Amino acid sequence: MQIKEYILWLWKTTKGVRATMACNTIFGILHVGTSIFFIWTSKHLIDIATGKSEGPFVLFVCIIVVCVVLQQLLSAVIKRQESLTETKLANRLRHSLFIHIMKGPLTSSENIHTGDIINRLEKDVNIVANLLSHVIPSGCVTSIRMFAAFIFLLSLDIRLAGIILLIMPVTLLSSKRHIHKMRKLTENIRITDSHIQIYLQDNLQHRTLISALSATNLASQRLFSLQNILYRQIKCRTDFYIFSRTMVQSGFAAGHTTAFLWGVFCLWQGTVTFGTVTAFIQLANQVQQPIVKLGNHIMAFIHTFTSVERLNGLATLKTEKQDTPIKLGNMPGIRLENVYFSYPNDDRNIIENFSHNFIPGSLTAILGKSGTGKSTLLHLLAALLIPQKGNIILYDRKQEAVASPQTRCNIVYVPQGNTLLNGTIRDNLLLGKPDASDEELHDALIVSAADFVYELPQGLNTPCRELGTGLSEGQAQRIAIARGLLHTGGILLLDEPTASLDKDTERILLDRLTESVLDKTIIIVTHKQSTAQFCTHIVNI
Ligand SMILES: Nc1ncnc2c1ncn2[C@@H]1O[C@H](COP(=O)(O)OP(=O)(O)OP(=O)(O)O)[C@@H](O)[C@H]1O
Repeated sequence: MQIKEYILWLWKTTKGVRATMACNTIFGILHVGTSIFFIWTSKHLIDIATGKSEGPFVLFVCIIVVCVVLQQLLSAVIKRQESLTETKLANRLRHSLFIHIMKGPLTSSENIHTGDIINRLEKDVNIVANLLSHVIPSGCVTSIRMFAAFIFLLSLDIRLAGIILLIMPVTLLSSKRHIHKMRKLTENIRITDSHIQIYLQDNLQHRTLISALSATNLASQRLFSLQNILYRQIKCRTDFYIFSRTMVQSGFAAGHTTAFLWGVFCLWQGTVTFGTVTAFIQLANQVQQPIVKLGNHIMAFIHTFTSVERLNGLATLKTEKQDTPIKLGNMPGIRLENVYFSYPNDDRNIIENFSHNFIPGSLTAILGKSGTGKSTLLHLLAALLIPQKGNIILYDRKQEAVASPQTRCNIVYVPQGNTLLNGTIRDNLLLGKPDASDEELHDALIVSAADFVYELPQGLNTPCRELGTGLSEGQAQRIAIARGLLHTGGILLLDEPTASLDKDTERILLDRLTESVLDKTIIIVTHKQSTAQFCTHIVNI
C-alpha cells in the first residue's frame, strides 16, 4: 500500500466522526492558547514583582488562575471526547468489516483463518481507532503548540529562538529508511500475533480432543515457541525504537541545556529580564514535550500502516451483489444443466458435466463416496458457490431464475454437523424465523424429532454453549433441522441429517419429514441406504 492510499483509507474511515475530530483539535488549540497566554501573563507578573515593569498585579494573578482552571477543564473535555470518538470509530469500523465479511461469498474469506479475522477486527481496529481519535488530532495540536511557542520565543529573543531550531532531530524518525524498517518489524509482529490467536482459538476449541490425544504438553510447547518468536520480534522493534528515540531525545537535551545556559548567561549580562528567562524556560518545555510526543506520534503512524493494510485485506474481500430477492412459488423445482465446478486454485473439476432436474415436491437422496462433491453440490444449489460452466435454474409454474444470492430466499440449508450458536435453544430456533410463536417452534421441533427439548429441565430455554456443548451431536443436528424448517423457502437442503442418529430416531425423523413437509422440495445428502430408502428419487455422484 502506498502512503497516498493509506491516507485516503484513513480519511474514508473518519466518515461520520470528522466533525468530532475537528472539535477535539479546536479544544486542543484552545488549550495551547491558554498555555501560551499563561506564560505571557507569568512573564509580566514576575517583571512587576521584581520591579522591572509596572501593571495591575491582582488582575494578572486572576488571569493566571483563570488560565489554570481553563486548562484543566479543556484537558478533561479533550480526554472525554477522544475516548468517545475512539469507541465510535472502532465500533463503526468493526461493524462495517463484520457485515462485509458476512456478505461475502463462501470462497472469499475462507483462506483467512477465523482467528486471524478476529485478531484483525480486535487489535488492528483498535490501533487504527487510536490513531484517528487520539494521535492525529493530538499531532496537529502538538505541531501548533511547537509553532506558537517558537513564534513567542522569537518575539522574546531571536537568538534563543535560533537555539531551539537546533533541537529538531525528530526529522530522523521520519526518514524513508527508518519508516521502512519500522513497517517491516511491525508487520512481522502483527502476523505472529495473529498466529498466536489462531493457535489459541484452535486449541481451546478442541481442548477435549487435545486432552484425549494426551497432547497438552505438545500444545503448550508450540504455544511457548510462538510466544518466543513474538518476544524476539518485539524486542528487536523495541531496541530499534529506543535507539532512535534516544538519539532524538539526546539531541533535544543538548539543545535544551544550551538554551538554558544561554538564557542564564544573558540574565547575568543583564540583556534580558528575569521574567523573560522564566518565560523562556517554560517555552522551551512547551517545545520539549511536543517533540517527544511528535516522535511517538510518528511511530504510531508507522505502526498503523500494517494495521491498515491488514484491515484493507478484509475490506477488499469480494462481496455478493445485494439485489432484490427473487421469491418463487411454494414448491419450486431446481434444474442443473451441464454444471462444472472447481475451487479456486484447484484444477480438479469437483462437479463435472452434472445435469439433473429436482422436480417440485420431490424428495431426493444424493449418494456418493466421501469427497465426491455432495456438499459442494448443495453449496451450488444454495448459490453459496457459483459454477464455472453450466446452469442452475430454480423454477415454478410461472417463472425461472438462475441460482444466485437473489434466489437464496427459496432455499433452506441445514449444513452437516453441529451448527448451533451460543444462546438458548429458543434463540437458535428464532434465527430461522424471528417472529415464530411457541406453537410454531413446537411444531418444527416435533417434525424434526427434536421433541426431547421439552423433557430438558429448562426446555426451550436450555442454553447451547459453545459449539452446542451440553447437547449430543444428534440432538444438536435435529434442533438445527427444526431451525431450518421454520425458515421460509420451498427447497430444503439437508446435509447428512441422519449421520449421528440411531436407526429408530432416523426413521421417526424421516417419517415425520415425509408426512409433514408437503410443501417443499427436499434434497438430502447421505451415506446411508436406510435414509435413501425414504426418498422418491436417488442421485449418485
Ligand atoms: N473450500 C474448499 N476449497 C478447496 N477444495 C475443497 C473445498 N471444500 C471441499 N473441497 C474439495 O472438494 C471435494 C469435495 O468435497 P465435498 O465436501 O463436497 O465432498 P463430500 O462428497 O460432501 O464429502 P463427505 O461425504 O466426506 O462429506 C473434496 O475433494 C475436497 O477436498
